[in-house]
Amino acid sequence: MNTSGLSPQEQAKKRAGYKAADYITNGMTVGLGTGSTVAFTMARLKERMTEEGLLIVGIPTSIQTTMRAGALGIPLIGLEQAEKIDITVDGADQIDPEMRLIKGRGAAHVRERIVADASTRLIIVADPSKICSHLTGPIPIEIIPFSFSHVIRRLNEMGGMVTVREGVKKDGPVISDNGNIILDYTPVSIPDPSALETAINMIPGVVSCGIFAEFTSKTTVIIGEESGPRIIGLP
Ligand SMILES: O=C(CO)[C@H](O)[C@H](O)COP(=O)(O)O
Repeated sequence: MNTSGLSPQEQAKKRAGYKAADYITNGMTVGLGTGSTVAFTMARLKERMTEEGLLIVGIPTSIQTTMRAGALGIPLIGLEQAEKIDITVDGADQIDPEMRLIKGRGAAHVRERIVADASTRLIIVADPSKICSHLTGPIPIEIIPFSFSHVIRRLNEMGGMVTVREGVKKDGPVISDNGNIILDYTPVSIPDPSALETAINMIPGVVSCGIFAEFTSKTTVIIGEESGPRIIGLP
């Protein structure tokens, strides 16, 4: 891939994204996350398919990733066709020292959580700006449209600030790949990410929030440091 013209942050994403492709071996079923960092992993997988004859199938987590894989010629299968998913590679918006995550800037976290849950291993790729001492939010929350006033009321009762995500190139709310609305919720603080994840996901109408605290035991985080990719968690 041509690196000329990449900003320092894009170069960091590329270092992380490319390194993740080293973990993929012949015959694997690979969960393909969403976003600009995993796009570099997909580009590297395409290079390896061409150079080494690497044979893989991907399971996409969004329409964006489906289209990107199609353009690259990475073969895809549906989740229902996969006996297992060996590794999922995905991005994140915040990563705390225990590898708990906030995801969903791209509104893809519902499918990302399903695919991550179905995977034997999860590799998170990110530039150094995503590392934080503790999760702060905003936490993306996908909700069923019918429920929006109720969920907003419940979140307001929990404290903090909640907004309905609006489209940049579209009037009105962002509609997810699943036909739902996205809220962005910034709590006063997040002392216990697992407890908050459960509390938000329990509100009727919530499909899923963007806190991912349950995958740490199968997670590797790759940070694209300037000195080279830094590996945290599972080797
Ligand atoms: O959760 C996500 C999409 O819903 C992305 O993985 C996350 O926002 C990171 O994206 P990027 O790699 O572009 O920074």
